[in-house]
Amino acid sequence: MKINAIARPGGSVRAMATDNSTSEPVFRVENLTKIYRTGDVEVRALNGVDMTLYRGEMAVLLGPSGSGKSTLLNIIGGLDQATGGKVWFGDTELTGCSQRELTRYRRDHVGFVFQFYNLIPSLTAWENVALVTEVSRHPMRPEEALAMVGLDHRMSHFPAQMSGGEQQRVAIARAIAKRPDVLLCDEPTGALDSRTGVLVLEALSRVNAELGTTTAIITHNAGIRQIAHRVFSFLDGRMSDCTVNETRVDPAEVKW
Ligand SMILES: Nc1ncnc2c1ncn2[C@@H]1O[C@H](COP(=O)(O)OP(=O)(O)OP(=O)(O)O)[C@@H](O)[C@H]1O
Repeated sequence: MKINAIARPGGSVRAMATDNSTSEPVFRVENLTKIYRTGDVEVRALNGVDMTLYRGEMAVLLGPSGSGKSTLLNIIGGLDQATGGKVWFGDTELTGCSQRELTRYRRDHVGFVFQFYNLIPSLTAWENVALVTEVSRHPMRPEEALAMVGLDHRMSHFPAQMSGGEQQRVAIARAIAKRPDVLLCDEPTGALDSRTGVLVLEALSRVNAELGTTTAIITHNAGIRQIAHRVFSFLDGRMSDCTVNETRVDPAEVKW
């Protein structure tokens, strides 16, 4: 798969600076199941999911509340363990890894972005990012990561001095500063209005296009589907549909 154009509604199409989506699998998920047990109560969160994510692609995951999207992201991100089935990251079978191996996998390969930014209030934007770069193997400089998300002019600001969208972009800078292979985003615009959320989507698109970071975004905003290479829909713990966007919409045009 190689999709090189990004379309604006109304027909104009502009080429993205770089589009690194490839046909090389980065994640392979086979018959994945997850059952949560609380006392006598069993919840089947994933009920036999098969999917492949390709290196460099941007995927959007849609589906009603409780359909299993976060559970899937947590398992491929090494935060949670499957009940059954297999997940490979490249040649590594994550479902066969120990907790210690999963910790190393997360540290070296995965960036996470959540709905709430989890920044440290007493540290500046630069310092929040530097916390990660100090313990990473091949990090970018904090100012480089902040520039990628358009915040080079806010490096000395504290979280309380920034808008929600700016704080989320600091969280993205923190996630990408270690140059992860994959960026897993669970409702990254969930707490933001569309004007602010668009800036967050632009930052994610730029990281995907320029660094080639495989990016998966869970969202409830169906409009966001248009920025993806592929859209996965979930229902009742299964992947119910997968569509390819032949043309992609510029994040600036997305509204909700
Ligand atoms: N730690 C847990 N313990 C028990 N049940 C859980 C746990 N985490 C998730 N579940 C249940 O698993 C099912 C799938 O949850 P999941 O969070 O993956 O769905 P989701 O599609 O991401 O939903 P949302 O869009 O609301 O975040 C739900 O029924 C949920 O209540």
